[in-house]
Amino acid sequence: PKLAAARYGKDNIRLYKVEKDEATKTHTVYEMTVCVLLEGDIETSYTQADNSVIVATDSMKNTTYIFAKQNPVHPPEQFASILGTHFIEKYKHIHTAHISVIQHRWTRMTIDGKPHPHSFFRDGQEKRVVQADVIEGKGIEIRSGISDLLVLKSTGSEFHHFVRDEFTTLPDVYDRILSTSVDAGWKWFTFSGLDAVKRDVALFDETWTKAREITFRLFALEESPSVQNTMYKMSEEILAAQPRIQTVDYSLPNKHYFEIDLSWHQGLKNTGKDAEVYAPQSDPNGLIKCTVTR
Ligand SMILES: O=c1[nH]c(=O)c2nn[nH]c2[nH]1
Repeated sequence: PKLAAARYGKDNIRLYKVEKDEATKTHTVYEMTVCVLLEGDIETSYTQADNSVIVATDSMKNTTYIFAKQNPVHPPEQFASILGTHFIEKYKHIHTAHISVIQHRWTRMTIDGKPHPHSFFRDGQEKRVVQADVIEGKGIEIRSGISDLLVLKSTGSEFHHFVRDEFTTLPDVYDRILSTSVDAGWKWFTFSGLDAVKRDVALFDETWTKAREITFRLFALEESPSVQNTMYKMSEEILAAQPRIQTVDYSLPNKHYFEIDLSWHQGLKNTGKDAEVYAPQSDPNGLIKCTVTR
């Protein structure tokens, strides 16, 4: 037998960082979960119990905190690139660093109509996610994204004229609830290295904001004929908004809400156009995926 692939590191490195503006006494906080996975000339640690090639995962955790202290942690694309570049530069036998950053939301409170200098709340489980692969001799491949953004519309969604055969019971519907939890991502053209990422640092927040706005806007405004078509249109708009993006991907669960027929109770109308009370379904769910490229 031989080792076909190997990467190792520390997952679920949770870190928080506060930036204090001395002049305005305003704090900005960031909270994230980092995963570091390294690849390189590490085969003998698996095959020969040769630990001399192992950078301990504990050391990776230490390094992550030190670099968070010594560098900006926002945007996550830049922090992931800084961290990954360190690992392949510091250790000559390490050739690829896979860095994942999941940024959690701390939204500033507004108190008496004013943004509060140091108070925040978790407005949803939505995350901003980044995967940066720093590859020696190649550059930095970055996928930015949004995950766990739960949305629902109470109308403006249809689904009809699909395959109807001896396996089909689903009726055509012209007015349905649409709910999904958005996992969206956009892959950048490869950056030549850390300097290139730093040069373009402003693009990351700008593109995340645009991608999030496009997702909300099309979700709300489209008379959606299917999840498939709406997610494709979102992808097209994100590609059009940022020429530095190579591909866009969406993975959308269709979180179903079933009508409840109450007609057995005194003829109560609660289906079709009279439907108001529904049963939200935790499972099964549709799952619609796409990747769109130039
Ligand atoms: O938008 C939808 N796409 C589908 O493929 C599907 N299948 N059942 N319901 C569906 N809704």
